[in-house]
Amino acid sequence: MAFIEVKNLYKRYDMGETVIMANDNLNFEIERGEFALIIGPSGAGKSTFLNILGGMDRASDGSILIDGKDITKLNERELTTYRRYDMGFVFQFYNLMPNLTALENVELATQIVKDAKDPKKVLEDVGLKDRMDNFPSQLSGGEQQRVSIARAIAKNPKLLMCDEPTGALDYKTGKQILSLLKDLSRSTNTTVIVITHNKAIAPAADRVIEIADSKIRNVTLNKNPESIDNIEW
Ligand SMILES: Nc1ncnc2c1ncn2[C@@H]1O[C@H](COP(=O)(O)OP(=O)(O)OP(=O)(O)O)[C@@H](O)[C@H]1O
Repeated sequence: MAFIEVKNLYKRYDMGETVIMANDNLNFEIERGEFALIIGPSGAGKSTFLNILGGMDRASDGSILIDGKDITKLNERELTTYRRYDMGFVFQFYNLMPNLTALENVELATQIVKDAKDPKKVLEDVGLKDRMDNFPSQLSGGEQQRVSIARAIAKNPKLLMCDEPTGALDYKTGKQILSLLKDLSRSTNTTVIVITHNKAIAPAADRVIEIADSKIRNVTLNKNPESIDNIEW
């Protein structure tokens, strides 16, 4: 059994007269520790899927097994626990607390879980050893994204979900952040899922899931993924 199994997953938005089918019978798997991409154009249904996988929204039909547990069957309380302990989130716009330092932002996240990692060690791991006491406004975009990755990873999540994590960053910084995410998946065996428009990154991933018009168009496995450093776009 794969670590993540998406089976016959549907999400419909009932808009009165019309129904919008945002996820239309998705079926795919992701193995533990993979660096996986979900790629597709705007409106394809990527965020809809991520919201369901992340426990922020509910499927209309179908199931998502994570480590054998069907998260579509969880009640509200169980979903809160799932979001808190099992999930790490990284978004395009970092969402850091502006009045807390980098270290305090990470510490805050670790306070709500049981088996958290040492916030200082995690900040060191993402290359911010010397910036822990800075506030977000004193950090570059790339550094702020590193803090948000540290904050997500410090919770020791089963799964790290990243929605357009390089969307607000320049080319070089975006590459560094993607390399960091891929390295983390390797060094911690955390499953990392990145949602992106950027098809050029595909050769660097272990698995590429292409979505278009609410459906899965293609799933590709790369046995020997490229280093992100070797990819140009
Ligand atoms: N809460 C909602 N109510 C109604 N329709 C929605 C809702 N959320 C998303 N949709 C619709 O579902 C479809 C898929 O949207 P979604 O945001 O998942 O796409 P996406 O691939 O993430 O796009 P983008 O890359 O632009 O974020 C779109 O047609 C969108 O308008």
